[in-house]
Order: sequence, then C-alpha cells, then structure tokens
Amino acid sequence: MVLTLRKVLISDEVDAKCIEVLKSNGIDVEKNTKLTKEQLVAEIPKYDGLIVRSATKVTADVINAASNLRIIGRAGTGVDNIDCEAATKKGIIVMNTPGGNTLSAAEHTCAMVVSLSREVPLACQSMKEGRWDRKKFMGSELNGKTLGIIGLGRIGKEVALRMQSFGMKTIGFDPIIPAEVAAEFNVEWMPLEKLWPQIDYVTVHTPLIPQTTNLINDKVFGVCKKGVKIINCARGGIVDEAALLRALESGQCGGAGFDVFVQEPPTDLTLVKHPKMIATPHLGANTSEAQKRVAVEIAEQFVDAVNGKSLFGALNAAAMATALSPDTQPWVNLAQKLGKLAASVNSDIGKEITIIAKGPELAKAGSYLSAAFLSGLLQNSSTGSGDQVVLNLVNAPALAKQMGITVKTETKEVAHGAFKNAVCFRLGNGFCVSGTTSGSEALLLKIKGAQFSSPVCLSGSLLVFRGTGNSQLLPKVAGALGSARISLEAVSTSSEENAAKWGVANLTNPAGGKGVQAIKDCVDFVTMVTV
Ligand SMILES: NC(=O)c1ccc[n+]([C@@H]2O[C@H](COP(=O)([O-])OP(=O)(O)OC[C@H]3O[C@@H](n4cnc5c(N)ncnc54)[C@H](O)[C@@H]3O)[C@@H](O)[C@H]2O)c1
Ligand SMILES: O=C(O)[C@H](O)COP(=O)(O)O
Repeated sequence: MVLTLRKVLISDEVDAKCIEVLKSNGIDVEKNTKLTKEQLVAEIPKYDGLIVRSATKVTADVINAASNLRIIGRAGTGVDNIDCEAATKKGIIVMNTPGGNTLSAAEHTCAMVVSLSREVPLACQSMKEGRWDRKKFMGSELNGKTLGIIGLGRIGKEVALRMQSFGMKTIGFDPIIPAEVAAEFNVEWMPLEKLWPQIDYVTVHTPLIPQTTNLINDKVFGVCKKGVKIINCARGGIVDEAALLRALESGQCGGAGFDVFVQEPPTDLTLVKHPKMIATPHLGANTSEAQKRVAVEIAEQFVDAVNGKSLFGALNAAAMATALSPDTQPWVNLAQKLGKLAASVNSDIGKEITIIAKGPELAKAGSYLSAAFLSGLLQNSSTGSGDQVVLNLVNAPALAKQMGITVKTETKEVAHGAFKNAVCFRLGNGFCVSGTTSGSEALLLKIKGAQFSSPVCLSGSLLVFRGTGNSQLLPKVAGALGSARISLEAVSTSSEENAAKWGVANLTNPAGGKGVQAIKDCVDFVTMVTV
C-alpha cells in the first residue's frame, strides 16, 4: 500500500461529490473553508490528506506543520498556491486534476475574446444605466483576425479550435509543443518575436513560472500592432499589470479581458475599472460541470492512490508511481535496506550511484529502485531545513539532486547465479551491495563482490563486519558474541574477495553498541545497522 488515508481536510469550496466519493470509500473527511492561515497550521497535523482549490495557500509553514500529511490534492489545475518544493522535501505527494476544468476555462477565454470584439459588458452596462448608445459601441469582426496563443497545452488547444470557428487565424508558441503537433489543431507555431507583430488578439495559457512572469510587458506591447487586445485567463502575473495599464491608457492596447490577477482579490482597482478592461473574479473553472468533474476526479484519484491502483495527477512522485503494484514492494524494501547497509559501511557515500537491475522483473524498475535505495542511503543526511524528515520515494530523489548525487541505471536481462532477478547498487568509491527477494523477504547476496554462501536475511539488527587474512573469521566472531552473551539468529560470512571476507550477524535484539564492542578485536571493520 502506497499510502494510508484516515482523515482528509477539504479547506476550499469543493463540490459535495468529493466528500461523497471519499466517504463511500471509507475515508473520513472534514470540510472547513473558514480556516485562517494560523488555524490551518494548528489543525493540519490531524490530517493525512488535504484537498484545496486556489484559495488556500499551502505554504511551507503549513507543510512543515503537517506532521502526518501524505498527499495534497488540488481540485483543479494550477498548483501555484501550493509550495510544491516544500511538499516534495517533506515526502508529500502533490496531485492535481489535469483536464477537469479545461473546457470551462477555454470557454471563458473565448467569451472574453468575443466580449472584447463587441464591448458587450460595457454596452450592457450603458443600457442598464438607461442609455441607448449605438454609435459608441462600434465593434470589429473576429473573422480574418489573428489570435496569438501563448501556451499550447490543454486549454490553449481548446481555445484555438473554438476561435477558428469564428474565422480567426490561430498562431502560437509553446516551448514543448512542436510545430507539427500545433499544426494538427491548425495553430501555426512560431517564435514569440515573430508572433508579436502579427496578432490582433493574444491569449496566454501557461503556468506562472519564472519564464512566464511578466511575459507580456512594455517591450512586447511596443512591438505589437496598435490596439492589440489581450486576454489572461491563466494566472495573474503572466502579463505585467502596470505595463498593461500604461498600454490601455496610451491606446497601444485596445482592450483586455482578465480572469486572474497578481493579487486576488485585487486591492488596487485602477486596472479593473479601466473602461477597456473586462474583468471577472477568477471564474474560469466556475461551472457546475467543471466543479463536479474536478471534485469527483480528485476524490477518485485519492482512492486509487490508497488502493495502489494509480497515482494519476501526481506531480512530484514519478518513482512512487512506478512502484504501486504489490509485486514491487519486496524490491522497494530490499533497495531501502541495502541503502541503509551501504550508508552504515561508508562514511563518505560520494556523488555517484550506479544501479544494475538484473532479470526480467526489474527491466523497468530503475526509477523506484534508485529512489528506494536513496531513501535508505540518505536517511541520516540533512534536508537543509533542520527538520528530521523521514525519507520516502518522493523526497529521496529530490534530496539526492540537492546534494549533487547523480544516479545511473543499467539493466541486464538475466541475473547471475540461482536468482532470476537481482539488483546491485554501486557507489562512486567502488563499494557495492547486491540483493534479491524471496516472497516478502529481502536477501543480501554480495558485499563488494564477495558472495555469501547462502543469502543473508536483511531484517532487524545486523552486525556487518569485515576480516582480512582471517581464515577463522566465522568461529571467532560467533565465539566473541557468545562470550558477550549476545544471542544470534544467524551469522554468515562471504567468499574471500581482495583478501577480505565480509560477514553479517543477525542479532535477536539490538544489543546497542555491545555487539560492535564484542567483536571489534577479531575483525578489521564492524558496524551495526537496523534494517
Ligand atoms: N482561470 C481559471 O479558472 C483557470 C482554469 C484552469 C486552468 N487555469 C490556468 O490555465 C493555465 C493553463 O492550463 P492548462 O491546463 O492548459 O495547462 P497545460 O499544462 O496543459 O498547458 C500549459 C502549457 O504552457 C506551456 N508553457 C510553459 N512555459 C511556457 C512559456 N514560457 N511560453 C509558452 N508556453 C509555455 C507548456 O509547455 C504547456 O504546454 C494554467 O496556468 C492554469 O493554472 C486557469
Ligand atoms: O487552476 C485552476 O484550476 C483554476 O485557476 C481554477 O481555480 P479555482 O479552483 O480556484 O477556481
């Protein structure tokens, strides 16, 4: 089981269907949309799941207070209100419902384009105020005009398809959508510098990231046609609001349709009140259809994660997503245990790790084997936050990256010896450990190329030792442990490799430092590890 969810908090207005689906799957839910930041920090330790929309700010303070939190679900698309980096460091899965509100957001964008072309909101307002002003509202047709679409993902594509039916020419830019793919939905891909001078309308559909912050600014307005119209139904901050105001005032921008703002709700209403501005209070996803969809989707995604069925929508748990099947659990355990063993033997783990996955079962296991090995290997490494964080398949790869550790995976079709599948982890200093599984058991096969005559069960408290030029290693260690009244389940030694034999003693209880003390005179290296 990847995660256990006892209690989930829903802290934003999410459709009641969400609670229904979670409860009918045995997950306890509380909804409280009135929590202040301080109250959320105080309450969050009670929950192992959290579901939000965009209102709750899941900051590092909230995440660091969340001692039991395993998963944060976003009933919607944008996760910029969630500190994903802090969540990843803490090993918390962050998940959204990609696509659940795509059509609603696309339709809202199209409504903005159409409204701008005919100044529908302003004309409506003038009638409400008792005027019949036919001259003032001279619009222009969309037919034959060029729409620039920045961000050709889910929403950008749907906007393109819809606006083409108005006779608009659609051109666009996206760094990861190739021109051939854009052409499939009739968007002519081009670099931004070529796009700006051609457009009559431009709409942005990117996430708010450093590369897209203030993407449309004074300089861009300067190279666009006079009167260009601009729509932002993605995220506040993609368009520089101060530059937009200047462009609206000078007439360089002929109108804007905004659903999102740098500050929500905005406290300075200068931009919102500009006569050429159509503003809506972040309503892109506010349709009964989209709200039901995202509510059900996030609940079902939580249930699927609990049942080990899928981690659909998870944004920071690539390794975990490949380790959901019950068959992988013994391998995850083994890799974690071998990681702990490697850490206990090596004071310096270096910066390079090679994983050699052997056998048919492990052909695609590189990602979870590496994450699991790292979670054991780095268990005592600092995350930089000063907190003692339990490493798992979410945060271990992130910590390794932060520490500058690179991981390489090799696969081999067959494992050597009696086992069909086996894995070997090698550190940059040449140290390596190999193991396999038998049922749910994790078995150690080799340390530094020295093979154990029978596999060592990796469980409980282990004394790991090495003796050089000592043909009587096993009886001497067993004797020394016996004299110290330390009881054993088993003790094994390896073949000799580079004049050294490795050994592992499975102790019946942890024995503290007594085990190390007892045998230190008959070996040249000994360490204690609990796996
Ligand atoms: N107003 C609303 O209520 C509402 C509703 C849903 C989504 N949204 C927002 O709409 C935006 C788009 O959502 P989506 O579901 O289409 O996301 P998506 O991930 O499907 O598409 C985003 C696209 O932006 C592209 N992109 C990234 N950096 C870029 C850059 N520098 N220049 C150009 N393109 C870039 C990506 O490659 C991707 O293809 C997000 O910001 C999302 O939060 C708003
Ligand atoms: O990113 C999103 O999904 C939209 O911005 C919708 O946000 P909301 O769920 O707060 O309406």
